[in-house]
Amino acid sequence: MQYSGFNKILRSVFVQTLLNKLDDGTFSDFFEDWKWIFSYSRKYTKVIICYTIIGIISSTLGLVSSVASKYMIDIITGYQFEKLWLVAVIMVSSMVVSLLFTSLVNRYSTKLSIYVNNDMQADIFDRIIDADWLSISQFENGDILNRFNNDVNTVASNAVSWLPNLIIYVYSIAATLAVILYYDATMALIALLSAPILLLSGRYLMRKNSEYRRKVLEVNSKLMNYEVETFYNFDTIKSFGVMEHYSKGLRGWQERFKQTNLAYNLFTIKTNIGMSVLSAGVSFLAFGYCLFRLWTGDILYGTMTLFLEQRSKLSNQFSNLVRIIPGMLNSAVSARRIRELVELPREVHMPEQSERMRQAAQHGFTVQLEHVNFAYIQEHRVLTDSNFIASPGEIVALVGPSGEGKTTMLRMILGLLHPNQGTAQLVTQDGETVPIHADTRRYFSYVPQGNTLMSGTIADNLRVVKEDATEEEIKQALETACAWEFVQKMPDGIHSLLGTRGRGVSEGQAQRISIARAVLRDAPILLLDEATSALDVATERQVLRNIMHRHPNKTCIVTTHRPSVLNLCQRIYRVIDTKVTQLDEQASNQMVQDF
Ligand SMILES: Nc1ncnc2c1ncn2[C@@H]1O[C@H](COP(=O)(O)OP(=O)(O)OP(=O)(O)O)[C@@H](O)[C@H]1O
Repeated sequence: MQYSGFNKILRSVFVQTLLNKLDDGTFSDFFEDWKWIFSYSRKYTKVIICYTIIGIISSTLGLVSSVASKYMIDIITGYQFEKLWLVAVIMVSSMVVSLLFTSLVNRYSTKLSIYVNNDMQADIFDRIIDADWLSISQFENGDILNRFNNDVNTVASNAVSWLPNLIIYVYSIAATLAVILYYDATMALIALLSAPILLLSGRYLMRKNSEYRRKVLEVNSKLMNYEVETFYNFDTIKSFGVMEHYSKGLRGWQERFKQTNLAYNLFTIKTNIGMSVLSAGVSFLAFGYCLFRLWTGDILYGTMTLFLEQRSKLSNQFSNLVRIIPGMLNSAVSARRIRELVELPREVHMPEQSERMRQAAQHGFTVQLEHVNFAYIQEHRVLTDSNFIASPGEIVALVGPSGEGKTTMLRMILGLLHPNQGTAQLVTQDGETVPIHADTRRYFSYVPQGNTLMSGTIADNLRVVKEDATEEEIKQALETACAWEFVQKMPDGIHSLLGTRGRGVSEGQAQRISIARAVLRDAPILLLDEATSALDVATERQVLRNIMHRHPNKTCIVTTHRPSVLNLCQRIYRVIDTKVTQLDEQASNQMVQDF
């Protein structure tokens, strides 16, 4: 009894060790990735089944045609002409139908991969846009672009066709083997000789392939990011005259890309050579065996032709099977890279509060931060025990040296970042408090630092925040932002075309169009992050006065390095040494003088 218990434990330990040895995570990771891919292709199940059936029929017809040709040879060599026509008709018609079906499979797989590509991209796009700000900002733009395009393309081109192809190839191999087995069991055994070697080397090859592929994609992402950044900063590069530096940089990345790609290519070549040698060895053995059987008179010419044809077919089907394996592995690597984006934490939505909040929005909101601590990176505090309040009808300023945390405060007010400790909330006129989150962002208009215009007309740029805005509404917003004067002088007025990042207007004009866009949104809270830095003092003050005069309920929060705005503000907060301190009147006046 005791012995049997011990034996059981020993056996289970042994089985577990064996399983661990067999799978170091390579297979389970692979299955996880493919499970994810199937979640996309699932809705095309019917088409996939149809595709598989067509493939199987086409392969069967190919086989029928081969068997028919065996009989044809036997008939001719045996001079039995009476069945010749029947066999010829079977042979030709099965070949034609098989060709037709192969073309159908090709058409289907292309269509499906486009559907899946579009589906996946649209879904990933929505996920990226809804991802938690801090998490997604860890990824470089070029890397996101590479995953979004190349990786999705790799997955989509295999997602739908892989399983049917696998079924079709395995079926074809099994059917071919069955035909061979029917005529000669030893021949079938010879054809199967390479299988154990392939199975044994499978895990190693899978892991290596995934490693190489991942490296290639990572370097490709870096290269892409370099290109994106270079084109984005075209003006800076040109004005510093550092084209050569960037040109050299590009070549450096290309060199790394070349090396990783070539290393991968070498691995692929070695694997192919190994497979081909194995397949050639089996082929020679089969050929020798056929000749021997023919010589001993056990088989006729027709059977020998059938064997040799099936052997070469088997080897083709085997290489087809082997060829879909890298595609399948590469898809798993790409799927993992896409999942890293898709599975990023998403923003927190609280839609149930929407209606109540919409009603409260008419009276404006107070923005309130209490005892807030925040760090982007642990142990590297940006805000400590910070308090802040801004109410409807007020302009409140955040000032302080560069890099002390003003933009971080705005990100927290917008709900892009969340306090590690403390609270960030909106307070309604009735005193109800609502924690700031992704959905409260609809009550904000934000003008970030830098040029945020996009290519399109001025009207297009404004309508980003209000699709159905009339020309009159656009004009009013431009007037409030002191932009109408120059826009109306442009040849096409609000329909004037701007290039990428607002090319075609000056920095100050671009800032005013951005402010007009924020005004058009007509949200109860307006955040201006150095948004008037390129304006002259008179225009800057006029813009702020217009906003507060035309929208008296607005809560306006500005960050600034300039004194001109400060004496329009009801309150000034200084951000310094991770602390946010409200300045009293004397300190505020002193600050205006010190600027
Ligand atoms: N995405 C980020 N990840 C990590 N650290 C960040 C990130 N953004 C900002 N920081 C750090 O947070 C600190 C505050 O940055 P923030 O942009 O809020 O400063 P700021 O006061 O707005 O500066 P400026 O006046 O120059 O715009 C800086 O030390 C900066 O390095």
